[in-house]
Amino acid sequence: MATGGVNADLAKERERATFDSEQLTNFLYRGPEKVRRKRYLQNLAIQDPVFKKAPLWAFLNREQQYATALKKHLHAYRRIQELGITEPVEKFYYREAAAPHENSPIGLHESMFIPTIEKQATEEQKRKWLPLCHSLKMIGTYAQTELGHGTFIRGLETTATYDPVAKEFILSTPKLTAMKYWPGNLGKTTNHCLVMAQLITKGKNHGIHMFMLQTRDMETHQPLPGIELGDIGPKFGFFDNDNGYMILKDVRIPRENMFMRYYKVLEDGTYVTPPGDRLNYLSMVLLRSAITSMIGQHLSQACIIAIRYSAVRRQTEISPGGEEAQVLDYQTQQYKLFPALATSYAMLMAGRFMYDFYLKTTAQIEKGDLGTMPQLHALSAGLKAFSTWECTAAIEVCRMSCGGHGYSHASGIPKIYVDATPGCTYEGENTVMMLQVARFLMKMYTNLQKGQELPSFVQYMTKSLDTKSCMKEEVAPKCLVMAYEHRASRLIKAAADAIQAMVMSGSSPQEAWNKNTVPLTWAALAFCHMFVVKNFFEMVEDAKMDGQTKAAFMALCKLYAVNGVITHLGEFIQDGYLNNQQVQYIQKSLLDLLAEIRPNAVALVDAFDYPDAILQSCLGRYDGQVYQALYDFAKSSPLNEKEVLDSFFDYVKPVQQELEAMNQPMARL
Ligand SMILES: CCCCCCCC/C=C\CCCCCCCC(=O)SCCNC(=O)CCNC(=O)[C@H](O)C(C)(C)COP(=O)(O)OP(=O)(O)OC[C@H]1O[C@@H](n2cnc3c(N)ncnc32)[C@H](O)[C@@H]1OP(=O)(O)O
Ligand SMILES: Cc1cc2nc3c(=O)[nH]c(=O)nc-3n(C[C@H](O)[C@H](O)[C@H](O)COP(=O)(O)OP(=O)(O)OC[C@H]3O[C@@H](n4cnc5c(N)ncnc54)[C@H](O)[C@@H]3O)c2cc1C
Repeated sequence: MATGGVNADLAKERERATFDSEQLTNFLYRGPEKVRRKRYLQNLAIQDPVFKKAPLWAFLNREQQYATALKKHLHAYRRIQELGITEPVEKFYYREAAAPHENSPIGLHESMFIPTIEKQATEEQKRKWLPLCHSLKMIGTYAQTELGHGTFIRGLETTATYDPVAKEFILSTPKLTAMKYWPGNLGKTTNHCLVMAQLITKGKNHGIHMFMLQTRDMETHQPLPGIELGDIGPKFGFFDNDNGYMILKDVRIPRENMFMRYYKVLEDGTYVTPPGDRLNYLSMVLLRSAITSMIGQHLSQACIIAIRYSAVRRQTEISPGGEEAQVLDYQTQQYKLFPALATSYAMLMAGRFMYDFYLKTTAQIEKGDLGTMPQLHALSAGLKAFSTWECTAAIEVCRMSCGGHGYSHASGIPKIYVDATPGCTYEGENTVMMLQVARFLMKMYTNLQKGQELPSFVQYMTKSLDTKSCMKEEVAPKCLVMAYEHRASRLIKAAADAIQAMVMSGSSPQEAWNKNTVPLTWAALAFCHMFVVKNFFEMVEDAKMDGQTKAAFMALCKLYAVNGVITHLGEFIQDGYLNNQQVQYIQKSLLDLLAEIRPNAVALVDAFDYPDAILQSCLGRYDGQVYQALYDFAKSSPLNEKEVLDSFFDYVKPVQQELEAMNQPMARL
């Protein structure tokens, strides 16, 4: 254990902050009462001997990692019920502290399987399945992706053919590429799954629908007849999860196992059409809506680690013979870390908006009003893609900003990165999601041309593009937001014009679309970026906090906006919207903001309020005793258990002896 109190540099950082980090913590977690409750729940988990005694994941092999993850998450599941914790966010706090570095092997059971039953099953199905789910008799997952298709859902090859005589569906994966491949926890943990399959009845294919399939015996846990199951092997991250494969050979399930709240097959095989399209895509929309917050949290952890460490780390004397500087004092280090920090706050705010919007919209959908589904789809797909791209890139910047120690698992950042980056792929590959956003935007642009009213968040498209920026030396939030709106509108128009021009000269709409997907993704990205910037400003302006805290928060918000302009400068100046002088104002503002944020950097990461037990990072410790912690980590490496390893005698010695014999003068003759 590291000793010696709080590192002097870190203590000084906390003293010199211009605001009280607790104020920002209260804002982030929606009030002091909720912060107290969060800390209480986290402490309960941290003090629990089952979680405390568990070995550090980095020193375990994959089977041990899986077993540890299972043990911790099942204990947490039981404790959550015993403690009567019912609020999803409170469950999340408890689980996060209980198993901070173990991905849950029952995660999809809780985040997709149960919510899908709740939203897509009939009352009778819910009565039958939900109690079994809550007692973990049924443990399920979401089996959609196949070996041959993940993105193109309509192209999935698993079939569910209705047999009206037996009143059963026959589930089948008729060829190699049809096998389910990737679903989380399908390989070993679960005994049920929700299968997405092409529904065929009366000889007609009605497209993708959902079916409940039992995969394993509920007592022996053996796979059921006709079902071959397994783990897909080690991956880039998520080591402790058994993403699985599944082959189905004419497996029969009762008619009642089709999810029939919206879509129905009657006993005689008649297909009853649903009230709205794409309703069975809603489980994906739920997770997409939650990912922006989740990825913002991943990045916030990486920022805590990198910024605390940069305050403690000293390297290179600035003037000859002088003291070595804290690396956080280098402007270049600030330029790496402060935009990353601003990004994490921006995404937490975007995630807050997104999840609230999801709750509001799905409440309307539940009442049968499907009018806002296209907006929900576009925003959830866009923010999911934009936030995962931005945050994973920033996590990697945080890692490299820690120099060599960032490469060690002792830092905690590599693990954060490998668990965060599949967010760019799962729940809809990011480019594909951006193209869905583009599809929505092109539709809005066409509506605009027809003089129709647009939803509020795209109304800026109605403004003239024939304007110049209002940016002055004092870079004002209003002018920054307008610059983002202008860039998005211009890129949307450019993509739409290019498509229209091709269609006018004889191309089919599909061909014109396919020849413009790159500019379409530029437009979609600019739209999402604008949305995040605008939302960030609005949330900071509305935040109830004291003036100093708000000023510190606003500096971050401005930095996020200013840095985005500089990173994508070409798109902001291409049509002369910003002139040379204005660009210089923005560049100067960037440097001023780095200096303004510098004294508050540590307080801004303290505000995220992650206890050391969750971070599990030698570099990100609250007390800054990083060197002792790194030494302790090295000492605990299993490779150090024996002073001399067996492999020395097995491999080094024999080769040394052979080489020695070969190099004897006699041997060379
Ligand atoms: C606070 C924190 C809490 C955290 C809690 C979390 C717990 C964590 C636990 C663990 C973490 C790890 C978990 C990992 C989990 C991973 C799980 C999976 O990966 S499950 C597989 C996902 N697979 C995809 O997402 C496929 C992507 N593909 C698609 O979605 C579709 O194929 C798509 C959208 C690309 C195309 O769909 P088309 O072919 O049916 O549609 P088109 O022809 O393009 O469009 C037709 C119309 O449908 C609309 N549309 C498409 N999707 C829609 C939707 N979802 N909603 C509404 N409309 C939609 C479109 O906008 C379009 O509308 P118009 O015709 O233009 O009006
Ligand atoms: C950790 C992890 C967990 C997962 N968990 C689950 C799960 O629980 N359940 C489940 O069902 N699935 C799961 N998946 C699968 C995941 O949802 C898919 O991998 C994802 O949807 C992407 O599909 P794909 O693999 O077919 O990619 P592909 O579509 O093959 O992507 C390959 C490339 O092709 C491009 N591309 C594809 N189509 C288009 C297009 N129309 N236009 C332009 N470019 C295109 C993509 O942009 C990408 O660059 C998981 C995956 C991972 C990595």
